[in-house]
Amino acid sequence: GTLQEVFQQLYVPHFGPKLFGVKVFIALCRLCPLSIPGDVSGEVLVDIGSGPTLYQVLSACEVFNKVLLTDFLEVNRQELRRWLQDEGGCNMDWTPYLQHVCKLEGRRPSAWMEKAAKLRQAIADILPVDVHSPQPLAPDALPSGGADCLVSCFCLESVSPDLPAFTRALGHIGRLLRPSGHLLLIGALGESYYFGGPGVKIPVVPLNEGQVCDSLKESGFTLIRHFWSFSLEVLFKRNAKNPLTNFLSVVIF
Ligand SMILES: C[S@@+](CC[C@H](N)C(=O)[O-])C[C@H]1O[C@@H](n2cnc3c(N)ncnc32)[C@H](O)[C@@H]1O
Repeated sequence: GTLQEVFQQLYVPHFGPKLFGVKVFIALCRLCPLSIPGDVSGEVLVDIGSGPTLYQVLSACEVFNKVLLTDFLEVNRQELRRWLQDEGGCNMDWTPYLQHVCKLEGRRPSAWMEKAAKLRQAIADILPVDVHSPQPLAPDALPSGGADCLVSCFCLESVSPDLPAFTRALGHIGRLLRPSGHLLLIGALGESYYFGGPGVKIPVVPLNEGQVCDSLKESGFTLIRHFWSFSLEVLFKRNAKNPLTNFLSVVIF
């Protein structure tokens, strides 16, 4: 089908059609004053606020040897553990996502099982995290130098009561990164709430582009590449033509 159809097929089971109205931002940043583009690679990648989802690390496991998943809620960590242990009982079926990501990476769709195995091998741990704490992870969770890369999707704005808290949270997660490490931050703009389940309204701090930029700067990050304010449909179409790495394009899913 069209890219749009593929996108809907894959995205709707995860977020529901409501997200199509939401503007998102994607910011690739580096923790240093220089903005020279460089490889997003290394040994350890940490996903901050994974929720119960895996879409955001399906390509990362091809680039990083160790992937750490994190969430504040035990119920979400439990769901991730169920997938990791591969003994059934998961609420989400990641097969279509794995197949789609294989296609994006130029593999045959049937390679999805190898990718699932690779990801299971790469996931080194599933840890509690609190972005409001100056030390979001347990002190011994990371190698002494810090992580090479952080990914965080739709987390900071949805757990921060206001802009100062969002900025502080960015600063806290920045401490988990090694100097010159990368942060791939994905989030919603202008969103004031979302539904976490039927009738469960979760407040979100509504952000604009300028505020995200200022918060990143204040927290020591330099923007390298970004998409601002695209609806997911437009973002998806643009991205299909954009020579960004698979790492970035896949993470959108
Ligand atoms: C909107 S969900 C995003 C989940 C996932 N990254 C995704 O893209 O679907 C926000 C996540 O933040 C987690 N969270 C809540 N409070 C948090 C905190 N203080 N620190 C870190 N994560 C938190 C929630 O449990 C939830 O899984």
